[in-house]
Amino acid sequence: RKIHANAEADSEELVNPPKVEEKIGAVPNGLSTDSDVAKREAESISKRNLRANAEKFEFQAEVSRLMDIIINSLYSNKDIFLRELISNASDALDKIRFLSLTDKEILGEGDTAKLDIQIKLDKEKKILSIRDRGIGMTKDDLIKNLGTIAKSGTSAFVEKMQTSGDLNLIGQFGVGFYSVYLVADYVEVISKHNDDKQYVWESKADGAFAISEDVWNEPLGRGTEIRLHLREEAGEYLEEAKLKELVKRYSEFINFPIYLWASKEVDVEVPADEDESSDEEETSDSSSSEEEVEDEDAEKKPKSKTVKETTYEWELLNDVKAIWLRNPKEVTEEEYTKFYQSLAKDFSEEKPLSWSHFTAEGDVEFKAVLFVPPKAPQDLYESYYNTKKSNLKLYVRRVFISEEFDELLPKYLNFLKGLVDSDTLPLNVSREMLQQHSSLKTIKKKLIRKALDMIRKIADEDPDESNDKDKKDVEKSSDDDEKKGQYAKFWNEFGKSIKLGIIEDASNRNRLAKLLRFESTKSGGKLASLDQYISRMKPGQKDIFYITGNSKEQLEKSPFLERLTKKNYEVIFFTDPVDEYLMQYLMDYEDKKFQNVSKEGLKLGKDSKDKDLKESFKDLTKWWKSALASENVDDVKISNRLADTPCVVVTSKYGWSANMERIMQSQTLSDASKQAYMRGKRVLEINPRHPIIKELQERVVKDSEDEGVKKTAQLMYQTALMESGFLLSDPKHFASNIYDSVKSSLNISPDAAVEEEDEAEEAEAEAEAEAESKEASTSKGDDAAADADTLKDEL
Ligand SMILES: Nc1ncnc2c1ncn2[C@@H]1O[C@H](COP(=O)(O)OP(=O)(O)OP(=O)(O)O)[C@@H](O)[C@H]1O
Repeated sequence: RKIHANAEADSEELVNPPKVEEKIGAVPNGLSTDSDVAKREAESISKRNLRANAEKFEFQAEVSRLMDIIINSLYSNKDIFLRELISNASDALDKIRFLSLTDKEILGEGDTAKLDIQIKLDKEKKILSIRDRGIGMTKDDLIKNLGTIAKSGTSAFVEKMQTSGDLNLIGQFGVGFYSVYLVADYVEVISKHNDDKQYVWESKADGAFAISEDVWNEPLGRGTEIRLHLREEAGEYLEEAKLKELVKRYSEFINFPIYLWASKEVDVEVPADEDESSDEEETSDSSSSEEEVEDEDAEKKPKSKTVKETTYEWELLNDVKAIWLRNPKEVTEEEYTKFYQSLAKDFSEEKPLSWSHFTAEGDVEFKAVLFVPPKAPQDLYESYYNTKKSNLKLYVRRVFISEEFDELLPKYLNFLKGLVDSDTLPLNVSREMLQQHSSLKTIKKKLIRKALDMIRKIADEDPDESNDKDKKDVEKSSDDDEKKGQYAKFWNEFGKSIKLGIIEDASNRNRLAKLLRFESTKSGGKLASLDQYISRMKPGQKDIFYITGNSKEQLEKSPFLERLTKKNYEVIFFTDPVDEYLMQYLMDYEDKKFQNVSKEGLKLGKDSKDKDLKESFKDLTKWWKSALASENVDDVKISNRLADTPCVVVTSKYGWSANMERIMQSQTLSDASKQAYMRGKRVLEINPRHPIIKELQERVVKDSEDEGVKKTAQLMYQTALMESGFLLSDPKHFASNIYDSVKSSLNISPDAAVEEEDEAEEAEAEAEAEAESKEASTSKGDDAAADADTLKDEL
């Protein structure tokens, strides 16, 4: 919101304009060498108020809170502001360089066309300034970018800071600029965009900022200069040595030259000062004859002397050779880690889990560096299908093009960070044209391969992962410890992405399936892979068995596992809702089919008794099927998966499992009519060795019309439904069946009725309550009368 100008008129600056000598004295710092700088700067401000004639604005509330947090922060690593400013400057330079690809004019001429970053110090006025010749900001940009439009990261960052977050991560939230208030109490942003005049943004982080057209500073040509009026305690940032060290540290991977306006002591010959010599002459009158001789000598010498003088010049602080152009063998682990940090703006302590630096040759040439971050961002899956952004930066012949290029990697690999620099793509076309370029398909294909190889490498190098028998006396290396447990870590953070990949990327399904991890009946609390599963399969076992459900603990008790576990078959536990979808796409692996053990079609080798059993229970199965006709039960069969449980309900192969039904029912927007359609047909499977089943069979043979048997059969079915993971559609009906059964076990007659309440007594109680409430309302209406009544009662 705009506040009207002049609300806080600044009289101070007019009453007390800065002294002209001061301005000139400040010239060596190089902020400006213009002779009329003093006049222009007279319009400058005092440190206490913003410019009087500026348009004033309030910060958006979240931004204001963020600034409060920063300005009051006790965070000790204040250096990070410089990293954020350099990074912003570099982004701005990238933008103008990109635009210049299709419009050469845009860069301008002379110094304006130089794409660099310049840092200057003014010790006297305690100003640190960082200037770039990037794209600059229009007045509108200044208003929007620096204060009024809160980015989504703002509140996320504020929230994080309140729960003891790390200020170091500020850049990740897209609010890095505000870190300037760690060291400054007043900041000016002077900016010139090609489409607008030069403007100054200024703020003291006190809830408001001001913008004015800049008619007093040196024209920037194009770009932005950030002037930090440093706080008293931030004096160290006026030391050249400190800045050199910081710039070196933070600009290692900045692809534009960074200069510091650095001082240098030089010896210069100057004419000997005449005043000085005449002084000497005056004093020489009273001096000894020896001195007189010396003086005579001096007169013979040329009238000049050598003095130390401080000069200033631009000193280049960084080496702009891009890391990805170097030979991977020459890049150290530490350099990769630092490169990852600057690329991902992730300055946490943790190292990336893995990286891959390679050159692709052939029809399409490119270099790339890919990283697996140590942690997934919190919102990785929140808007999975709506966000386009991939985290790969695209460069074409060293020129940064974009970081929002969705054609580079499929969505499921969006968690990777890195960059691609291609020599094959054309430079002078628009982003849209580039997006259509045929080489992109090849680049994408190669990137996916490399990315999956890199992920596999985490597993291959993790000592926890290897099957002991596969491990052929590999020497334990010193980084074994470092690599230990890394794949489990990867899986915890990004496992869902691999599953989404299996669903979405048919051409890499097998490669992705290799990366899949799960717990199983035999994994002993660790993660297992499909290859491990296959290596443990029983002779003659054809299928890979799995079960889906809510949690491993619940699944371990599932009746569907009874016989499988008894016979020592391994069953995979899939407990993530996405697993249900996953298994609709993952049909087989290494020629083995997947079999959900709660679905039809489970084969555990031939049992010679099967046929006989089927025959001997024919009466019961037939009878039961017709008794359940109204229950959407397709069939009643003899089970091969039960040991101790009398019966279970399995679903047809292609319909939803019980777990999927539950997931779908819990989705707010699910369509009930579709649910009915997708719900699998149910089959009741009975355990022919179970005494209840045997008894039921006998009773049915004796009297198929027996009401008691019918009821018991229904209760059995309902119980089996529940145990098999289904939600009961009519829990009331189930409960009343149970109570009937309880009655019979307690020898209570099935007709025994619930005792009625005494109606006369109830009527009396009601009348009493009514009278009481009337009394209460009269007492409210006439307090005095009520008081009198009470008094009477008491007397
Ligand atoms: N030197 C600059 N030149 C041009 N625009 C800038 C400059 N510095 C900041 N901006 C603009 O201000 C915006 C806000 O900057 P800020 O540092 O808070 O976030 P960001 O740069 O988007 O995110 P991050 O800090 O993660 O890079 C930027 O997006 C950019 O549009």
